[in-house]
Amino acid sequence: MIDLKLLAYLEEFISENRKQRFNEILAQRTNYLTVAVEDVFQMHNTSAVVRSCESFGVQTAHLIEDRNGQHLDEEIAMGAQKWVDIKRYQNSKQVIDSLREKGYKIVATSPHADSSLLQDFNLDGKTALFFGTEKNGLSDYVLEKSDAYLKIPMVGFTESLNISVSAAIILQHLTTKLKASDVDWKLTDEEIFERRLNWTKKSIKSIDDILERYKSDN
Ligand SMILES: C[S@@+](CC[C@H](N)C(=O)[O-])C[C@H]1O[C@@H](n2cnc3c(N)ncnc32)[C@H](O)[C@@H]1O
Repeated sequence: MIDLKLLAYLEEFISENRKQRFNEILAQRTNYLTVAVEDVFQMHNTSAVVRSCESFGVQTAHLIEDRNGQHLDEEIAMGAQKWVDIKRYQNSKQVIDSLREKGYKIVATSPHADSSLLQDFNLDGKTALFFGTEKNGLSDYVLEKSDAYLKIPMVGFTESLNISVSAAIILQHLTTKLKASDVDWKLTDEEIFERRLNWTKKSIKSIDDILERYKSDN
C-alpha cells in the first residue's frame, strides 16, 4: 500500500519542475519488457545495459551474479541505477522461475541461435530479454529454458556485438514497436506511485531527518 500522505509531504521538498519531470518520465516507463543480464564479467558492460534500460524506459533490470560472484552495487556508474529497479539473483534458475511466475516469456538474445531476427520479432506478451557474458554468451540453462531466441542481424566478419551495444539496439527497437502497438505497456498506478515516492526520497538530501520529523508528527 502506497502512503499517499507521505508522498504529498515529501513532494513539498522538491521543485514543481522535478515533480513534472518524474511524471513525464514515468508515463514512458514499462515493465512489459524487462531485461536480465547473466554473469557479465565487466562492470562497465552491466552499467551500460542498465543505462540503456533507463534511457529507453525499461523500469526493471535483473542481474544474475553467480559464477563471477560480483557485487555490482557501487560499481554501476552513471547514475542510471538510481532510476531503474535493480533486482539481484544468485543464479539463472531463480530469475527464470520468478519471471515465469509473473507471466513473462523468456527470450534469449544470441548472435548464433536459430533465432528470430529483431525486425521480425513479435511482442506477444510480457517479455524478459536475457543477455549473456562477453565470451561465452548465455548459459546452456537459459538457452534450454527460453521460449524464443532473438538476433540482431549482422553482415560483417565479427561474430557478435558487445552486450551493451546489443541491449541498446534491441531495447530501442522493441520499445518503439511496443509504444506504437495497442498493448497496455504502461506501469500500473501503484507502480507509478511507488516510483514517485522512491525517486522523491532519492532527490531530497536530508531525507533521513525529514522522515524522522514526519514520523514524529504523524
Ligand atoms: C559478446 S556477446 C557473446 C558472444 C558469445 N561468443 C556467444 O556465443 O554468444 C555477449 C552478448 O551480447 C548479445 N549479443 C551479441 N551479439 C548479438 C546479436 N547479433 N544478436 C543478439 N544478441 C547479441 C547476447 O546477449 C550475447 O550473449
